[in-house]
Amino acid sequence: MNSQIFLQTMCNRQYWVLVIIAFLSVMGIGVVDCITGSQITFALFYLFPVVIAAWFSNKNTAIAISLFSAVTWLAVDYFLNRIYPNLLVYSWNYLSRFILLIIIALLLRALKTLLLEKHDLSREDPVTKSLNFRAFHEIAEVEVSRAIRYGYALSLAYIDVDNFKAINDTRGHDAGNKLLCAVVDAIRENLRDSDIVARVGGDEFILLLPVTDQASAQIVIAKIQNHLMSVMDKNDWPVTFSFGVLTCIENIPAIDRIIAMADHLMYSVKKGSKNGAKFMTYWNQNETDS
Ligand SMILES: Nc1nc2c(ncn2[C@@H]2O[C@H](COP(=O)(O)OP(=O)(O)OP(=O)(O)O)[C@@H](O)[C@H]2O)c(=O)[nH]1
Repeated sequence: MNSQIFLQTMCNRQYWVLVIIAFLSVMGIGVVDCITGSQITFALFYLFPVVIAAWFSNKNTAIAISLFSAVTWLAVDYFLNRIYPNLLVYSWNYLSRFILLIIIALLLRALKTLLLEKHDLSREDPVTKSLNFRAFHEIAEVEVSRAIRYGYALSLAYIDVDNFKAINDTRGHDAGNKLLCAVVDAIRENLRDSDIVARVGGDEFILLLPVTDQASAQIVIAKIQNHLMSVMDKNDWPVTFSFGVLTCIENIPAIDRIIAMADHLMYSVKKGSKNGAKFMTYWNQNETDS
């Protein structure tokens, strides 16, 4: 887990700790500013809690911290005998500082939103809105480590749409895209929340089924096959599906090898009569067909 994800996770879990730290920081900066006297200013340091609040909490908290910082800043002025001639000057000083902090906080939040959107887009298949291969790979690596650590079985299915090209050729690219989206929807309807689906090629998909042995994988895949075929029939799409399903129990290999083996299984279905599923269990360095 990199430091950014760690900090984000910590902040999600401990929102109130973060808010308290931000408020205490503002007070701390105010106290230090008072102690060091009017010649040395710590005013710029108010940016620190504002930036932390803006980045790691929400907009309202960032506004509250900015407001509190501006008040503290003004109180320090007063304490250090930086007396302003009238209320108008006080108001101007207060408002200009508050607005400056708010602008920085809001700009940071906007930057964060943009970065998150960009990050999400880089992990998403633009056509079906499912995960792309890169995102799948990242998550699957973690699931493989978890399966190894806790001794869980894990299944991975490689799916290819049979005769998909004919849909593009006869009904157009948009119809082909609609079919791909329907495939993802149909698969998702039969998965648990912990399962993952990704589009990894033109008409190719991968499913990862954590904590799933071969018997359970066969049940899930049968459900998906039935559902997919009923959706295809309903839309009069003359395609079928080839599945290669690998279950790993012990000595689970790296995710790339699991994917390659499932792809190989799928390919052997393709080379046969298509429209079917081939299952294999990878166990203790032996591979058992079924
Ligand atoms: N509509 C659409 N088509 C795509 C997209 N990406 C790739 N394709 C098309 O998907 C097709 C996939 O080719 P194949 O897998 O060889 O076609 P197929 O007819 O399914 O062949 P088999 O798998 O052997 O049954 C190609 O025609 C690509 O142009 C996409 O994003 N949208």
